[in-house]
Amino acid sequence: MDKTVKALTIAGSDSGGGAGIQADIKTFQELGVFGMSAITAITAQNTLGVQGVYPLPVEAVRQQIQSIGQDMGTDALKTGMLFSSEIIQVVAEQIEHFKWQNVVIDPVMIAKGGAPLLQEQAVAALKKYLLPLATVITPNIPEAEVLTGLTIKTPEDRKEAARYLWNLGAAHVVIKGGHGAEDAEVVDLLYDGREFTEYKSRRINTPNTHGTGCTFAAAVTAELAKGRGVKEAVQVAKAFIQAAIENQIEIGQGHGPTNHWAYQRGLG
Ligand SMILES: Nc1ncnc2c1ncn2[C@@H]1O[C@H](COP(=O)(O)OP(=O)(O)O)[C@@H](O)[C@H]1O
Ligand SMILES: Cc1ncc(COP(=O)(O)OP(=O)(O)O)c(N)n1
Repeated sequence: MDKTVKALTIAGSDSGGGAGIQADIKTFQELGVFGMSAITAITAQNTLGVQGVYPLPVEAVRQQIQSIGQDMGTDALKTGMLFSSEIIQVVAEQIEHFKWQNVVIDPVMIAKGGAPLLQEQAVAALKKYLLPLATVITPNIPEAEVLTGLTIKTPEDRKEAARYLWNLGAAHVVIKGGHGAEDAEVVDLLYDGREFTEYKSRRINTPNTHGTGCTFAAAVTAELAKGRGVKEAVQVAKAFIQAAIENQIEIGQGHGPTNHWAYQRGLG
């Protein structure tokens, strides 16, 4: 059994470096966790949007995951962009085959620029095959609305959505608040089937929020891999993403990436 803590990301590649497996691996590394990846799709992206989406063959996804499982294994894993029902089913099958725990499902559906990263018909597969395997699911508000069919406007709506997703089998649900209407603060809501926990931070007024959800979920994954409980993992992830957004790096002409090294260098 390796002594080095490991985490696996099963997600898409973002050529722009701010989201997807690039954001995940950077986050794992900054949190002292050895990062591994199984790529589901190649995307041509920059800060202005998504210029191309090229899903990999299902067999290529399966083989990448099996290569990890047949040698080093992993202490935690996250899923990001999965694109199709076929890829979702293979990913779920491999997670069950290797009996992996500490599974973070970031239900990536649409890029900030509006490009679809999950086929509409794949939402049902995500709910059926992956959600029941989730230690934590981390939808943003629009993603929670798609997964539940609910309209989420108020704090009570967020609680109802969290309960709905918990009842679908996720052990913990985080409804992220970045798309919320609050001006002064951003509230992420964690539900564990019994109680709600709010994680509040000052809302940073910036266009540079490309990959915030990926980065947040990757930080949760890294902390679970280290053996932290979900509440503590989410607390670290909240601080990590706050530092990453606050300490802006100016890259590109559109929605720039966050600063993945800010947290570790005490810039938070
Ligand atoms: N402008 C912001 N200021 C501070 N935190 C933010 C801001 N936007 C998003 N966040 C935080 O980033 C994380 C991702 O949230 P969100 O943007 O809602 O998800 P996604 O990136 O998947 O759309 C959450 O922890 C959220 O609180
Ligand atoms: C390959 C890939 N995966 C995920 C995303 C989503 O990133 P973004 O558009 O910034 O949205 P959040 O990660 O902030 O929800 C992507 N663009 N590309």
